[in-house]
Amino acid sequence: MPFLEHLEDLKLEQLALEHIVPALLDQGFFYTDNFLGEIVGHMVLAQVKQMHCSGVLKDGQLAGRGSGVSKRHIRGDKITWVSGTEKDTEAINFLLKLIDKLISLCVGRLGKNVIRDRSKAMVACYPGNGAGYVKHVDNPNGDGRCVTCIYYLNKHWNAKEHGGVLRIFPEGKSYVADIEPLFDRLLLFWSDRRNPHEVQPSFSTRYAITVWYFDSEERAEAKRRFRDLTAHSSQIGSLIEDLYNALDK
Ligand SMILES: Cn1c(O)c(C(=O)NCC(=O)O)c(=O)c2ccccc21
Ligand SMILES: [Mn+2]
Repeated sequence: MPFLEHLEDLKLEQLALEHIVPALLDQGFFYTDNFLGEIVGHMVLAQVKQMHCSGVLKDGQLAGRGSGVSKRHIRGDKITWVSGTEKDTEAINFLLKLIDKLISLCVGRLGKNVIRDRSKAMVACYPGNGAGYVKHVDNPNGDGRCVTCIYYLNKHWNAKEHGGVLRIFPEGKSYVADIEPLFDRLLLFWSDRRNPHEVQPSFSTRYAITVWYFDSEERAEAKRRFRDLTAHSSQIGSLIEDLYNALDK
């Protein structure tokens, strides 16, 4: 293996074992800066901007503003999902592969969690009109998501002026964690109720790429529950149909 690649792998292993694992086990979240470096970071940013300009990002949630009848709806986040194999997403794919490698170096050391696969990547943009994302838990009910991983892409971000801070409220802790969505910053945190979080109102365009890593056991269980639910609801559907038919007689 070429020397530089070997060096990269050593750095990644060090980041995983000496920083990410201890921080996740102790605080429940961890972020690092300069993850890809200026050049590759810019390539990812360029591809995300390209997606934004070409209208690929679809309106996410409606961010209601004000109350009562004059409920003026400001457009909230815009998102799209990429697997990284689409046209003009090579740099995003490189990022995803690197994060996959980083997570695979942590596996076996994250307690009982066995992580084998992940979601597609969610590319998100807050338009900078004051929209944010209300306080929530990513995975409150055991849908299988174990670790949330967010890569931020915002150059010269100044929270005082632009807002857009991610505030995590670590469960059972007396402090909150305010994380600025800075360019080339990678953040990881447990997706479950340990980490309620909010995106504060953003006053400049705010880009991020998120992937969720699944705990294979919890994911399999969640799929089983979903299959039962859909089977059950189809039974209810046919029962209602029988009732209607009986009433029609
Ligand atoms: C756009 N956006 C999000 O930004 C966050 C989120 O927690 N973001 C944290 C952040 O960007 O710092 C989400 O968790 C989320 C979940 C479903 C759909 C869209 C979503
Ligand atoms: Mn979230």
